[in-house]
Order: sequence, then C-alpha cells, then structure tokens
Amino acid sequence: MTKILFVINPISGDIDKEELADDLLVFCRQNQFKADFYKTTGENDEAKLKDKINEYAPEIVCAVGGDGTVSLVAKTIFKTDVALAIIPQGSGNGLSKDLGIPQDFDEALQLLAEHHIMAIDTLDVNGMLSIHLCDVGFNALVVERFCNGDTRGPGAYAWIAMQEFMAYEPKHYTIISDEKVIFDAEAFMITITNAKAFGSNIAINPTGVINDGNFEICILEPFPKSSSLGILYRLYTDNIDNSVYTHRFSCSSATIINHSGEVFQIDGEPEEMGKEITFTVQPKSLRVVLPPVTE
Ligand SMILES: Nc1ncnc2c1ncn2[C@@H]1O[C@H](COP(=O)(O)OP(=O)(O)OP(=O)(O)O)[C@@H](O)[C@H]1O
Repeated sequence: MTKILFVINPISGDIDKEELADDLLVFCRQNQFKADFYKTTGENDEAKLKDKINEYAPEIVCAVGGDGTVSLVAKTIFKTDVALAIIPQGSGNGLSKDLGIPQDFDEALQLLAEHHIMAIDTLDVNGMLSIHLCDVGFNALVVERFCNGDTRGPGAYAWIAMQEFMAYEPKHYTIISDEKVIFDAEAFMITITNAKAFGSNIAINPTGVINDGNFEICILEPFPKSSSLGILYRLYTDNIDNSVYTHRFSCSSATIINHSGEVFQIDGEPEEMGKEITFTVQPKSLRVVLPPVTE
C-alpha cells in the first residue's frame, strides 16, 4: 500500500484548508493509499518535516500549498527515492504550472491517484537548492518587498512591482561560464532557471526543458521605459527571444558576480548570497509526480 505524507500549509494563498484533510483521507481510502499529515507552522518546518519523513517513511510527500511549501518538501527529499507531489494551494504556484500539474484540486488528486513519476533537474546555488527559478535585480527586489509585507496574492505582487518599476536603476553584473566571461554589463534583472515561466505565466525562458542537464541564464538588459509594455507583451506570449533587450545562455554551471550586492531570490524567498554566486545543475535529482508524457 503506497504511503503518502501530506504537507499542508494552513495559510498559503489565503485559502481555508479546514476541510481539506477529510477530503484527502476519503481520496486515500478510495485509492488504497495510506495517509499521514504534517501541518506547517512557519517555525523550523524543515527539521521537523525531516524527522516526520524518517519516522513515517512515505513513498510520496505531497505539498498542499504554494511555491514555498513545494520548496520546503523538495529540500527534505531531493536526491532520495521519495517523490514530490503537488496539490496547488498558493498564490502563484509557479512550479506546478510550469510542470503542467492541474491547478484544480480534484484534477490534481487524480494525478496523484495515477502517480506517474519523473526525475527533474534542480540547481545548487552556493550550496542552496533551487527547484524552479532564482534571480537577481528587479524581480528579486519585488519578491523581497512582497515577503516583508503583510498582503498575499498576485494583486499585492503586481502593486509592488508597479511602485518599484519607475525608480529602478539597472546594476552591473559579470557572468562567467566554462572559464569565459559571457556577460559583463548592466542588467535590469538576471533569471537563472531550467523551467519556463514565473507563476504569473511570464515566460522568461520559453524553451527551457526541466530535465535536459542544463539550465538557462536569462538576461534582461536595461531598456527605455517606453519599451516596457512591448517587453511585457513578449513575455506573456512566449516571444521574449525576439526582443533586442534579452539574451539567454544555456550551461551546466556558471558564476555571477553581483558587483553592487543586489537582492537575490530563490523560488520566491529572498536570500543573502554575497557577491559571488555559483550555480551548478544537479541532473535528475528530484522525483516528481507529473502528468504522463504524451508524444
Ligand atoms: N502555520 C503557519 N503560519 C504562518 N506562516 C506559515 C505557516 N506555515 C507556513 N508558513 C509560511 O508560509 C510561507 C510559504 O507559503 P507558500 O509559498 O506555500 O504560499 P503562498 O506564498 O501563498 O504561495 P506562492 O508561493 O505560490 O505565491 C513560508 O514563508 C512559511 O514560513
């Protein structure tokens, strides 16, 4: 009998999850799964969840929350045989959208019932794990303000982005890969990812493949404010490569020198990184419950 541990974040996405555990128990009974639960507290969850997983030994750990909850589960199980499943219940749900996981509760449960598992690449970022995307510059600044504020949801994120945009000054970065300098100039933001898009469906890396052994460095160069709507349109229509202000590089390791110590974020959480940030791909290091691949 497959053992599933559900990790429920009671506050994510501002969604009431009081009755959710009962629904999950009914689902597990119907599918002959064994279930247990871990409710996050926001305090020391990583260590407590590791203990719970060691004690219960599940085959699947299912994150019921947003990107932060998915990232918490991934940190506890990556490079093991335990698989991550996702029932999206957050504000952005970036990774689950990128992986094609249904955003509807019942459809996400159906995926769990079928549990097709695929291993995806992750990134080591100065010894920290990134499973979706990280960046430095404008978006990281917005993420930091969002995390320090007390309003959740996509509306709050968009409001902060509008407030910060007018005054934002691009900063200087140097990027080195394969011992060569591949970029040395100012940028508005630099995103490092092997996925395709942010939770807001902004496709910064439209041809990204999550298990090809490489990641992409996506550079958005300084641009006149009058071009911002055009850039946004291209980002929403999978067409960013046609902008003269963007470059993407594919590689398996790289270092970014963040000369002015701009804010950095990993999977939606601001992180202190220092000026030298090294990225290394970790091929097929996280097993994930995904929709079956159709040719
Ligand atoms: N019981 C709790 N009380 C307060 N905060 C909590 C609790 N459990 C988890 N958290 C906090 O919730 C945050 C993670 O939330 P999560 O990312 O899953 O949802 P979200 O921010 O609404 O969605 P998304 O990241 O997809 O936009 C973490 O900062 C974590 O510390």
